[in-house]
Amino acid sequence: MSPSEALAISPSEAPAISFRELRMEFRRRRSRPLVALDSLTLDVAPGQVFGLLGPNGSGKTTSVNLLCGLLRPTGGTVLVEGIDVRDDVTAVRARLGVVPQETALYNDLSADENLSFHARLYGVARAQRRTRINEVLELVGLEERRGDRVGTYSGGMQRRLALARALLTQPSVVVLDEPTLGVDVQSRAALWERVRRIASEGGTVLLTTNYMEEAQALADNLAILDHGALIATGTPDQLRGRLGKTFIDVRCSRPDPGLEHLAGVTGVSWRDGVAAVAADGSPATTRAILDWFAEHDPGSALVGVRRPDLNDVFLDLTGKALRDGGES
Ligand SMILES: Nc1ncnc2c1ncn2[C@@H]1O[C@H](COP(=O)(O)OP(=O)(O)OP(=O)(O)O)[C@@H](O)[C@H]1O
Repeated sequence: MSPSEALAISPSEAPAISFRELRMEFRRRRSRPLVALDSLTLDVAPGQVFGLLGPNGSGKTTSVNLLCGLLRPTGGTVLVEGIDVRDDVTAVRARLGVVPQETALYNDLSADENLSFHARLYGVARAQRRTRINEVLELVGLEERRGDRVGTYSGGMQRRLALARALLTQPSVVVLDEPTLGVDVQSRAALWERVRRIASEGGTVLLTTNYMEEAQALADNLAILDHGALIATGTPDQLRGRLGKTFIDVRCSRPDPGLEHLAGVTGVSWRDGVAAVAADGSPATTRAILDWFAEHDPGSALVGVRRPDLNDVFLDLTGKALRDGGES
């Protein structure tokens, strides 16, 4: 081992982000405080894309605001690369690049002007500014539109510019709050590609989303939140694997509990007239399930056989779908 290697602090020593027993209560008039986060504990390892997945109001943005020091927790601790946000918010912010839900760009300025302003504000050395701006514009594919007023950009282009702005200061941890909310399919694909690239080059990405496709496509590891509580963590495949290997969707009357006791069946959930039967994936089990429906519910019809997705996981854990699991 060379001396420099011996001295180097391995990035794996401290998690990129640690939430420890994090709690956030918001005071309300004439009612009890609202608990937006309840005892959230999780670690994000460096160099990975970590997804915080949950429905509207589950506490994702609150976590991001606590991470950036925009909110003070009611309890618990947030650490970024081992630094407690409460001890040194400036050092934490120097490590973070944040893309908030509201992009907060200056619409009357061009992309170039927005980035120059941000670079000056965040102390990017004058000699490096032009190079950094060129690099980040290239990274998000906006070089050709760099001189255009941002007000003329599509929603997806504005998100890409907000990402470019977050990357200007070369942060080691990039935080994206619902990066593709309301973004067209093309820009979404472009953003996904950039997120993957950040992680492949050693950066850490914390991404909040309520799109299970996004979490499935991007996240190396996931935390699923519901009503401010952590309800599951793992890789997307681990989480999907908890439900069995296949889902057999059958349009039918509500199945009676006997179905759950068939050999090879690991669970049955019901939604919108379709029973999703989780099973071990063997052809014999699939046949037995179809025979069961033929016998017990002759009017039933097979919709399809598929792998469980994260929506199924959420449904299994909470009894509701991600999409309608929100505050209302
Ligand atoms: N400043 C605040 N004052 C009072 N309540 C708040 C405040 N900020 C958030 N909340 C509440 O805290 C809960 C969590 O909100 P949060 O914005 O973190 O959820 P979210 O998962 O990010 O939702 P979305 O997907 O809609 O952005 C919600 O019930 C929200 O209404």
